[in-house]
Amino acid sequence: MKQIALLGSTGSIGLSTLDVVRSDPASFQLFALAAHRRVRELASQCHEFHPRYAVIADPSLAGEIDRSLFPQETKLLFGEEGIEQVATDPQVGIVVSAIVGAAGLKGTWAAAQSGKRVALANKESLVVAGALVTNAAKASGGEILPVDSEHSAIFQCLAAGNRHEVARIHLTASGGPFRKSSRAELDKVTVAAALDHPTWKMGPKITIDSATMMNKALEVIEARWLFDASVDELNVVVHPQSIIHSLVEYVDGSILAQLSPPDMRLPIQYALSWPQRKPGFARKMNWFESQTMEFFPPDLDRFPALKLGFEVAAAGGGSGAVLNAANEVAVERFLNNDLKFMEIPQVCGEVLAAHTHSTNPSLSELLALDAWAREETRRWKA
Ligand SMILES: NC(=O)C1=CN([C@@H]2O[C@H](COP(=O)(O)OP(=O)(O)OC[C@H]3O[C@@H](n4cnc5c(N)ncnc54)[C@H](OP(=O)(O)O)[C@@H]3O)[C@@H](O)[C@H]2O)C=CC1
Ligand SMILES: CC(=O)[C@@H](O)[C@H](O)COP(=O)(O)O
Ligand SMILES: [Mn+2]
Repeated sequence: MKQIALLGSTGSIGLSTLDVVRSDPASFQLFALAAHRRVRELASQCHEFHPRYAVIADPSLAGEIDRSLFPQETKLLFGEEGIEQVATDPQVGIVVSAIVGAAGLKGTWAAAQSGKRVALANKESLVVAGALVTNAAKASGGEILPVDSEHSAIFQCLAAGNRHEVARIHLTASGGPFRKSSRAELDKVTVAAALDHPTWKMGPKITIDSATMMNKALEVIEARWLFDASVDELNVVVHPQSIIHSLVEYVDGSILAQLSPPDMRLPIQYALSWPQRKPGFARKMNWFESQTMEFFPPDLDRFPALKLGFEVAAAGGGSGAVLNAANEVAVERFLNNDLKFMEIPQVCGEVLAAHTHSTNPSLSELLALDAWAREETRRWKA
């Protein structure tokens, strides 16, 4: 029986993870659930799964929680300390890192340092601190298994060959809701249109990232760290159907791909069960239906965010922390109608260009860069 700490249980990945656990109670048990502010949802999850701990990450709620909402056997913890406590508890085998944004880094970091299996959805952890997190996992005997659909696909395709025989890793991108929009149309994009992803139902931040293709930029950086890949090995191909989740091309020209209908329960289940495969309950391909799969090169002029991803993957240092922080604030400002859609990559590019490069930054230096980039982005055109 695997004991799981699920960080971000009330989000889109969190709910899909609960589905996976629900489907196989003989294999998985929830030791801890953690959310930010959605206390009623968290409490109702506790009544179903009876975890030992529930963490409310926003410490300001500690004084005002109605304890009776939660089952008696569940102990309440608060703040980052609570997240760190459950992520490092000796009884926990797997930490599902599914908090959104750089706020997820503390939990990933704690789990990686204490030798856990980290089922990683929170790509921002690697964008901000990829070198530190991957080295911490190596040093502690832990493992980082990708949940992100593209990286799960790559992980599965890499298992079929030798790493040194890989020529290129191709990450697929849906292209988002504005794949066919002109530059003039992109300037007028509304929040509602940007939140309408063509193939995936996800939380708001990653949905906006998909629309700007910043999501693919973050995923290029994530792949750089997860697979120890050079930037030259990484490529992005637009595949609007989101059936092929990524491809690995070997030196002989053979290309392996992982296919499945878009449903995050599959890569989550795989990260929890690996190296085994369990009977799946996510949606399956219907081979009796005609279907088309298309591929296009990405347009870096209309989606300049993607270019930033390749630049940051090549530059390393603190550039990932800066890009990520600028993007988080820019997305929040866009969602509040305080920035235009195309100003998201613009401000990210400007803040990135203004930062001072650092080699091998420590965690506290990365957090300082994160804070600096947030402030710069808040002040931009404010
Ligand atoms: N959704 C998807 O299909 C995919 C998501 N990912 C990645 O997974 C991560 C989660 O995405 P998604 O599930 O869509 O996001 P959601 O917005 O749906 O959920 C976010 C979760 O994080 C919690 N949270 C938010 N802020 C904080 C904070 N400051 N401290 C602690 N917890 C916090 C939320 O709690 P509360 O509800 O209380 O606010 C919620 O549980 C992201 O990094 C995303 O890039 C990767 C691939 C696919
Ligand atoms: C489900 C998942 O992994 C997302 O990261 C997804 O890939 C987003 O779609 P885009 O390809 O549009 O960024
Ligand atoms: Mn993805």
